[in-house]
Order: sequence, then structure tokens, then C-alpha cells
Amino acid sequence: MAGPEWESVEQCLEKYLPLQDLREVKRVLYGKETRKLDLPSRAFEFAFQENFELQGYAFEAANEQLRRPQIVRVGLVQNRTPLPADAPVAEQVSALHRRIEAIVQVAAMCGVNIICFQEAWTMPFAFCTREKLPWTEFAESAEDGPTTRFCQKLAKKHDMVVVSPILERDRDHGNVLWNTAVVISNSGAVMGKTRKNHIPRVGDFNESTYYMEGNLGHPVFQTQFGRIAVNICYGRHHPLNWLMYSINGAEIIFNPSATIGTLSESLWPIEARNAAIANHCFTCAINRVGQEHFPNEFTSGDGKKAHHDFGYFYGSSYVAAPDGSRTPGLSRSQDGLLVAELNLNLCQQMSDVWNFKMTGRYEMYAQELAEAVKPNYVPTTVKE
Ligand SMILES: NC(=O)NCCC(=O)O
Repeated sequence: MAGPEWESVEQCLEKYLPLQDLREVKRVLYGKETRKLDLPSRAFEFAFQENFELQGYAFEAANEQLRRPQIVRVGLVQNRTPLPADAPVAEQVSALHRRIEAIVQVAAMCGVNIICFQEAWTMPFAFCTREKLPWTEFAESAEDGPTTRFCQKLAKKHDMVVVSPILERDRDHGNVLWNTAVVISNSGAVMGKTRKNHIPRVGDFNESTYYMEGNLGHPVFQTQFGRIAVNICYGRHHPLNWLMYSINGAEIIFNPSATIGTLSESLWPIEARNAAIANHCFTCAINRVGQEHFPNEFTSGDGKKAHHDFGYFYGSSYVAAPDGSRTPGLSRSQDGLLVAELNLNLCQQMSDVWNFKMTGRYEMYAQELAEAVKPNYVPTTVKE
């Protein structure tokens, strides 16, 4: 599997396809073309100085007579962990705070209204190790931990909604851990939190050793810039998880993730994009980037030798729209900020075209599912 030396699908297509073919391939692969955003040159200069990629695209919607366009800019951040995983915990967290502060500053220059970071952004993705210390020390209170306070300052300073996915320690319920996203209003107030509903039991994603499936359902946050929800990582494999955020009114669903090439790279471009189409909403798929090395060897339960690495986090963060179009992905190897301008009117427009909420047979599914989960259920299979 390719590592950082293979930059991206987009770069490969641009390099090898003649212009006419490239246009048609992009039409089929990416849907209606997204316009390149004219971002300020000082934002590009600062991003270059700070060594991260900056890309910006806009999704258009048709003009309506009764509604004004509902324009919102979202920022997706993918990043490496700046310090090695064996550096002191507090130093790793501070280094990540500094890195994100610089990226958020560029997002502010680009007029971003809502920004989302990658899954468990304040730590290396250490759940592969199954060790408790020092990794559980990265857990913080969602309400008033140092990272939430840090994000509150950023939110207020830049008038930006911040979605901050962290490892949460829930002091009010026996100090248990959760995989949580904290949603902070552009006023700086904590609006609330949402938790990862589906815990992977695949490969080295040994997350069930650390926390349980979320117990907060599918909350949607009504921000000044639109209704948002957060479907954390592995939840993207579950169409009903996306559906429930949509049923609660989400116009934008963020999917902060941490996933590796050998496991999921071929699924990555499909799942969040399909969710945007199926639910008439925008989806923002964010993946971490790079390789993380852990001090102690761990095994993968596959008979192969113990190792120190999780695998290659392939970045490739992107935004998909309800009409099925999508932005190109950020690179597979670099830290990056993807800015996307959305017109939320496109959600209702696509709903009126395709009518999935109208044609969906939810009552029938609800009844059938209610039966199917009963222990004595007999599947309706017709046999010869
Ligand atoms: N972080 C996480 O849930 N990863 C699981 C692997 C995947 O969903 O691709």
C-alpha cells in the first residue's frame, strides 16, 4: 500500500489524463464541478510558512425567489501529531494546541464559520496498543477541560463554531471515558457534546478497551450558521447513524475520523458522499494523516509479528454535497485545511428533486426492525 510518496488520486489524474478525458472523468467521479474559492493570498502565505496545505472550493445552489442563499464556510483540519508518542503527555497536548491555533488562524483569514478537527485530535491514536497509561491521561472533561477552554478562546476570538473531538473523561459518571465531540458556539459557550455511537472491532482499532458506545443519541446543534451534527469515524459505516442525524434536522454532518489505508481507503470516497446524497445534507469527512509509532510493540492478533506502528493514516479529507458532488481531497501526506463554501439551500432543493424523506418507508422499517431485534425473531425468508 502506498505511503506518503503517493500524493492523491486527484494529482495522479491531473498528471496522466489529457484535458478532455480529465473533464469527463471528473464529471463521473466527482459530480458537478466545485468552483475554486478565491482565498486571500496572505492565508496561502501563512499556510506555506506553517507547512500545511490550504484548498478552498464552493458548492453552488439554484437561486430561489423566497429564500436568500444560506452561505456558510466550513473548515476541515487534518494533521499529524507534531511530537513523538513517547514525549510527555502535557507537551504533546500543548504542541497540538499550538499547531491547531495556527491552522485556525488561517481558517479565520478564509472566513470559516464552522471548523472541525480530526477524531481524538489532542493525542496519538494509541488505542491500538491496549495499554492504559499514559494514553488515558489524554482524557479531559468535555465541559471545562483544558482543550475545551482552549477551543472556547479560539471560537470567541474568531467568531467561529468549533467542533472538538476529544477523549472525554466524564467526572459526573464515575470518571468513565468516552469518544466525544464538543460543540462550541461562536460566542465561546459550550453548546453541548455528542458521543461516538459505534465502536470499531476491526484490525488494531481496539477502542472497546477504552470506552463504550455513546449514550447521547443523535443530537443536532442549531448554530448561528446552520444545523450541524457529528458522526464520529466508524459511525460512517452505518447508514442508519447518518439517517438519524438527518431526521433530527442536520444540514451538515461532520465525520472526524482516524483510519488507515490498508483497511478503508477504498471505502473512504464512497461512504460520506453516499450519506450526503441519501440524506439531502452536506457531509465533511476528515481523516488524520501520517504514521504514528508507539514505544511498546503490540500484536494485531493475525499471527504476524508484533510491531510499533498503527499503519498509514491517509488524510484525503473532503466535503460532499446533497447533489452528490464533492470537493477534491486534501493530500494523503500533509497537514491541511480544506475550506468549503456551502449554500445550505441545496439541501431542500435536492430533497425536492429526489424526495428520499418522502419516499423512505420509515414506518415500515420501524415496525420490521422492532420485530427483527426480538430474540425469538424468525427472518421472513421464502423457501421453495
Ligand atoms: N477510529 C475509528 O473508528 N476507526 C475505525 C476504522 C474505520 O472506520 O475505518
